[in-house]
Amino acid sequence: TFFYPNSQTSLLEHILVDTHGAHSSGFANAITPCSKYPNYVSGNQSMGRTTAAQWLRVAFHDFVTANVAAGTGGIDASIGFETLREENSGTAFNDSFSFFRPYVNPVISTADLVALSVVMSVGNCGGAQIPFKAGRIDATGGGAFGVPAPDTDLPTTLGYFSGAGFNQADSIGLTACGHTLGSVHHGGFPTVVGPEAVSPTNIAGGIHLDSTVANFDPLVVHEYLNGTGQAGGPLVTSFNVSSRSDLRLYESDNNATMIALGEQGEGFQNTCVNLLGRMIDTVPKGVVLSDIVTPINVKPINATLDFDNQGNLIFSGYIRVRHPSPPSSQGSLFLITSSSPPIPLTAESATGTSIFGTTTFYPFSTRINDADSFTHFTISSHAGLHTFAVQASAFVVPSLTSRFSTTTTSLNFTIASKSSGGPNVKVQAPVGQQGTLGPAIKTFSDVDVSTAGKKAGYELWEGSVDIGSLATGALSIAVLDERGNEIDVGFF
Ligand code: HEM
Repeated sequence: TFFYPNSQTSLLEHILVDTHGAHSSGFANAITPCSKYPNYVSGNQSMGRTTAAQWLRVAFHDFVTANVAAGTGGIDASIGFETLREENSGTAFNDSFSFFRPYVNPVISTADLVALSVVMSVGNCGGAQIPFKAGRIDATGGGAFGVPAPDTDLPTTLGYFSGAGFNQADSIGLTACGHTLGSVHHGGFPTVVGPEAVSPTNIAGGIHLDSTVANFDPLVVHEYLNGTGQAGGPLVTSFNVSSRSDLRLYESDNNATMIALGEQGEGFQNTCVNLLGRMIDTVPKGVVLSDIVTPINVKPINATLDFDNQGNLIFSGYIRVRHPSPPSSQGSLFLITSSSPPIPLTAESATGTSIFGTTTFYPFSTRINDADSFTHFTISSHAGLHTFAVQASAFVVPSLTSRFSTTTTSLNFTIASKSSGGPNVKVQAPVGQQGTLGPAIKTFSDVDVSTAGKKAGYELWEGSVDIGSLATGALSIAVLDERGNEIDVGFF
């Protein structure tokens, strides 16, 4: 399968952009509507919890134990190993990781999903778009302690933030940005919220942090300053004075930062983009983040070589076209390869929708007569020509590759290769691990292959890998060149 610009960016862009309608990834279902709390291990909608808010809090707890001077911690999914700690009270961590789990694969780390979930809960719930970069690496164990709790004193709280690179004003701003979504719950925080908050439709006893619990907006700041609505929420108003951590933090500079945030009006959104962006991009030393993952306008999806029943080489997939606003007509699209005259493509009637606009999907399938001259293909649309390079010297054959699970998961695969000698095959799989719901990635290098005949000028090679446990998400299989670079990769 050919990915543009690469498999990691392409698959994460899919989660970010294909949120609703045709070909959606399903990731945004958990936060649609933004007040939603889907059926999790920890209950359902009547719990009084909200997933969008949980995602934001999970990322904060993962981040705030960073020591930026030492280059340790930050967004690395270590929070998954730390859920039994007093400072990580609540169901948010395991709820979120069990939802993220099937999306994790060899190119999508749990830590990238922790970051992306912030971008999506903010961007899809009324906030502005936080730039998302990929490439976070998952920790293999728990990290440092140091998450502020409602009864943590002010110097200690500011010390935790400062270790993570946030000064006093940043810390106040980040907390106000976080506390515009969600609630404080009696279940988990009985010393902040009393039992009177519990009801049949609010089983966990959540009291909202502002009057628009599912809206990422500046209201928390205004309600705090004016004493209206939720008046800043339970961490300001708690019956228990020692639990008023937001009040202590907001007052620590005589409310100067909160007043300034209030005066920003809708500018609050940009402040939060900056602060939350810094939060999710705080990563351990050595982690290199990608360029910003932006919505792609003309995107090949599942662009794959395969053989048909007659042994012909077939190139198929979809072209996704994004329209920032709904298009008046679908427009015509042509696929151009060296094997045939331009082929007109017809859009599927079902479209996708997201905060980035409308997406239209054009399926294609065409025979490639001469693999050696198949070095690129071009999509012609009203917006011009888009050319995509391909590498057809070797590929994973989808129709001859499949996974199956009994007590363990196996992948039976076939590789087609133009070069003599067996291909260099690497299989990777996400598997469960002790101590966290975040999967680990298991790698099998130099996998054994044996010859399996010829098709359309390619040598076929087959093999099988038993990963030794159940895969939690997609496996990847890559064909590598002599230098270890990927020629082709498939996900199964
Ligand atoms: C002094 C710093 C902070 C303290 C002491 C604190 C404490 C808390 C507590 C006790 C809760 C209730 C959790 C529950 O009942 O499930 C909560 C909720 C929340 N916090 Fe914070 N927090 C702080 C800063 C932040 C920051 C910086 C963010 C994000 C940038 C954030 C995001 C959230 C969110 C979104 C919720 C709602 C969670 C939900 O509804 O499930 N918090 N916080």
